[in-house]
Order: sequence, then structure tokens, then C-alpha cells
Amino acid sequence: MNLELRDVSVARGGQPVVRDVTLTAGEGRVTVLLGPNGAGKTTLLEAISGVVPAVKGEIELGGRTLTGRPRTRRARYGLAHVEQGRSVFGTLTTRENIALVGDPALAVKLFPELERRLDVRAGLLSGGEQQMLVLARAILTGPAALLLDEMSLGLAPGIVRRLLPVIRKLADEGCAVLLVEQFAHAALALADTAYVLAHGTLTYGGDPTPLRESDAALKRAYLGDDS
Ligand SMILES: Nc1ncnc2c1ncn2[C@@H]1O[C@H](COP(=O)(O)OP(=O)(O)OP(=O)(O)O)[C@@H](O)[C@H]1O
Repeated sequence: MNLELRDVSVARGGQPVVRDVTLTAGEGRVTVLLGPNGAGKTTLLEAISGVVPAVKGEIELGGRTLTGRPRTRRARYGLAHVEQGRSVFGTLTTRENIALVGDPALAVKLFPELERRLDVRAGLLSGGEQQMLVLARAILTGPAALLLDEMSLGLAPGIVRRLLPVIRKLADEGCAVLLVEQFAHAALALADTAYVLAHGTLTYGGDPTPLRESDAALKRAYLGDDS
């Protein structure tokens, strides 16, 4: 299913933060959303999953309207959102955290590293292990579209390299992945489509190749300068 946004605007504290964003995260594709701090990336993902309302525009998943629906309904339609901050149930074990949504053996298939940590309290896992746990849980819900918000925050690049192939495989199996990522180069290496958000508006959308090949093009998009 495609995730489609048309002319979406979002406000925070009464101030417009995202303006008239039109984008598609296609089925079976990794779509990356880049942009400087404070550009509105997190806010846009939150509007898609229903954490905050959109003040304007349409959001659809597989042709079904998400706009105006409660979060639970959006999840039933197949949308999953991994928010910033690696929220695990710290006092439950890794196994218990996974069992809330699915079979721990399937999570271990995705991330064999979790096997020897299954009976450890999730709060005691490393940041990288917690992120694997959070990602595995989201994948086990079988999402049609997955929003990922800065999974790599505070993680070593090696761990990020470990997570990205799992995301690629998920997309190859048909999921529409929309990835917000601060490691622009790592994200672009994976991307089928790239968007750049600067000051709340899109400054780039389409083939990631020019951004991959030219730091100057990437910088121009980040600055919102299309001269
Ligand atoms: N809960 C909130 N209340 C009021 N303003 C907010 C709130 N959350 C974010 N903002 C403001 O909205 C703007 C966009 O923030 P947002 O977190 O969406 O950007 P971002 O691109 O995800 O940045 P970062 O990479 O730093 O997370 C910023 O100016 C921020 O200060």
C-alpha cells in the first residue's frame, strides 16, 4: 500500500511548523525524509500517525483516509510508528516485550543478537539492543507502512549499519517505509526516494541520486536555497 500525503500542514503551539507537504512513501520502497534540526520532520511523522492533528490536507494509506482518525484506527489500517527515544518496557524482559505483539523466535530471526538477551530486563539492554527490540516489535505487527524516527539517535554508526539492512528487507517484502534519519549518507544509501524538509516546507523530492552524489546539492536542500 502507498502512504500518501497531500498538502499537509501541521501546527505546534499555534505556530505553523509543517506547510503544504505533498509526498508519497511507496509500497516496497524506502523513502527517506531528511532535513536540519527543527525542520518539522518529527512533527510530520506525528501527524501521519495521529499523535498531533494535521490542520490541513489529506493523509491516506492504501486509499483509506487516516486524517481525522484516532491512532488506534490508523494502526488497524496497517500503520506503525517507531517514535524517537526507544520506548521499551524496562521492567519486563526482552521476551515479554516481544510477546506483547508476537513470537520472540521471529524477533530472534530478525536480530540473532537478541537471543541471549531474551530473559534480561529490557531496561538493562544497550541502546543498540533496545533499538533492535523496538524495531523487531514494530515489524512483528506486520505493518503496511512503517514510520521510523531517528532510530540512530545516540547509537554508534556500526549499530546503525546493522539496523538498515533489516529495514531494506522489510521494504523489499512490500512495506512502505518512511525513514527520518540524521545520518544522511547512510539513509541515502538505502533510499529509493528522498525528500528534504527545511523550515517546514519540502525543498527536494524524488530520486536520491543527486543528493547522494553531491554534498553541495544536499546542503542547498538543507538550507532551503534552490538558487
Ligand atoms: N510539543 C511542542 N510544542 C511546541 N512546539 C514544538 C513541539 N514539538 C516541536 N515543536 C517545534 O516544532 C518545530 C519542529 O520540530 P520537530 O521536532 O518536528 O523538528 P525535527 O525536524 O524533527 O527536528 P529534530 O531533528 O531536532 O528532531 C520546532 O521549532 C520545535 O521547536
